[in-house]
Amino acid sequence: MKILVSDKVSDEGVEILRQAHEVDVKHNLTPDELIATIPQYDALVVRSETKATRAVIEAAANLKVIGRAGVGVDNIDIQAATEKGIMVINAPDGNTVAATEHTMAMMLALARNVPQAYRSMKEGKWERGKFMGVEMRGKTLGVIGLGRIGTGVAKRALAFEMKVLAYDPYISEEKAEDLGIELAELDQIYAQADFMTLHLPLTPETKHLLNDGVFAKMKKGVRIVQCARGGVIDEAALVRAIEAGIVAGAAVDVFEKEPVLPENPLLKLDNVIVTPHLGASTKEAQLGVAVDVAAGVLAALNEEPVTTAVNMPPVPLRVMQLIKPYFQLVEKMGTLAVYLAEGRIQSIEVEYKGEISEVDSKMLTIATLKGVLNPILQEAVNYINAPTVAKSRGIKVREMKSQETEHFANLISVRIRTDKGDHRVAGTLFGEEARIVMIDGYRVDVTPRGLLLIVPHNDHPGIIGAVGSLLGEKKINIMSMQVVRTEEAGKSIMFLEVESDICNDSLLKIKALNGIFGAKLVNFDAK
Ligand SMILES: NC(=O)c1ccc[n+]([C@@H]2O[C@H](COP(=O)([O-])OP(=O)(O)OC[C@H]3O[C@@H](n4cnc5c(N)ncnc54)[C@H](O)[C@@H]3O)[C@@H](O)[C@H]2O)c1
Ligand SMILES: O=C(O)CC[C@@H](O)C(=O)O
Repeated sequence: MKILVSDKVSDEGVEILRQAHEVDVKHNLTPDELIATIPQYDALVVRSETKATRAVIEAAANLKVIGRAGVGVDNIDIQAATEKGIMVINAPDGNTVAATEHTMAMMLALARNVPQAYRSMKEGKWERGKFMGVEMRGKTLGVIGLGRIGTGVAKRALAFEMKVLAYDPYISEEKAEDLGIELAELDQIYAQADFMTLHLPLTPETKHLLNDGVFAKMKKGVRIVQCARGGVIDEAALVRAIEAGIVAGAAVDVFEKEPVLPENPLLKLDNVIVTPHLGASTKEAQLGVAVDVAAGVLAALNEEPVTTAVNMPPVPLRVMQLIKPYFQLVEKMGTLAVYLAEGRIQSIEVEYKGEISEVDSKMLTIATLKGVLNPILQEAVNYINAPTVAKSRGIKVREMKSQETEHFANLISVRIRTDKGDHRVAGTLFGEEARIVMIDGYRVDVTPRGLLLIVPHNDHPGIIGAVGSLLGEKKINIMSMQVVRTEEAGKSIMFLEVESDICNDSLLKIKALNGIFGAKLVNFDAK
């Protein structure tokens, strides 16, 4: 497969990708060049410079994954990617320390006028009186967004003997208590903070969070550090708040428009110190995010679930480790169920019994949908678009759980209901190996791989032989066979694992044999 790396990503990450696939590194493509080149690629790896817009994504005929070497994914149109079934992954952990330390560097530099004093000395001056600073000790720091970086900054601020107030609507009181800080409402932070630092993503909700109205509520003389995302602060309003003397200074690493144009008014203010989006720019961070994103892209291209996918339900690593061995099983059960079904699909129920019922199984249900929908649709259905595709076709999806099981420690069953009836397939793992153990109420032991021929028939001598002979004539090898008696008197069903494909003509001949009610060939490996 072909991968395009369109921003500067550490060589180590590129090398990991190269060991498995063909990789082109092309920096500084214009939007039109990117649109023209993207159709040939299966994966795109970016940092923050490349804009993966809807136009780029719509032109990307073969793209399966976009990897972001870093945290923020605001340069990628996630909605467009999701609609197209393209997985978007990021590398959220690798640059946390770098961004945290940069925030501290900016806060200290802001408090002590380090950049201004540096510039003055480089100009040959000795202006000791001009650069009087303030201490951080004893001051109140408002942290807005208490995720990875916000937490890192809060911990370090405590070491500087600051009082830390944090606002994050998605964080528990316990977490704040464990850190030794206080959760507060935004207005309390605006009223009390001497320093304020932002560590939240840019979303429609957070755009221009700091605006004219909010600056008006702030404690006079506040100093603001912005190492999160351009756009969370209304830059024009920040300029006005500085000019009005509300904000004593700002340290800004990220901007509404990057690269920053020389005429940006923030650059003209002496009490605004700036860096060109350097938060993640350490050797360690760039190595970390490049290696992480490369691993994620390779997993995505192998159709394996990825913990850092941002357009799939978030699955913690611990849960992922528990459910990972079941992905193949549920997908193949979904495929078998849809082969068995006739008529319009109305609903799909996935039931988890035993220990597996205790973990978050959303992703397994999505994998089941993928298995059901892929054999029947032209479009490729994957972990990203499976729920949307099911919804758009009016298929209801239900998950059920129970801790009790009879014969197996874990049992997952998939029931597919159509307007012509319903079918149920159940499976489990024998060690790490997926096994289907029940089909429509009949106990079987089927390894879901390759081709499975299912033939319901009259329980009379000679029928199994007739099927065997017909397959033999067509040089189709039978690898294993199971015959199960159905509840209906005198009826049985045979399951044959066959080595090669059976053409329609031969299937019709099997169906036409005396005493046979049907013949279905399930291809577990299709698509
Ligand atoms: N300057 C840089 O180079 C650089 C480097 C890394 C990360 N970043 C940016 O820093 C920010 C934080 O990164 P992170 O890794 O800590 O992310 P994170 O996801 O760990 O934390 C973000 C936090 O923001 C909180 N949040 C979301 N909406 C909020 C709202 N409306 N109000 C308050 N809190 C809200 C979330 O609950 C979460 O705890 C991101 O915007 C990221 O893109 C910048
Ligand atoms: O790629 C970069 O240097 C910026 C990364 C940073 O802003 C992020 O969101 O991870």
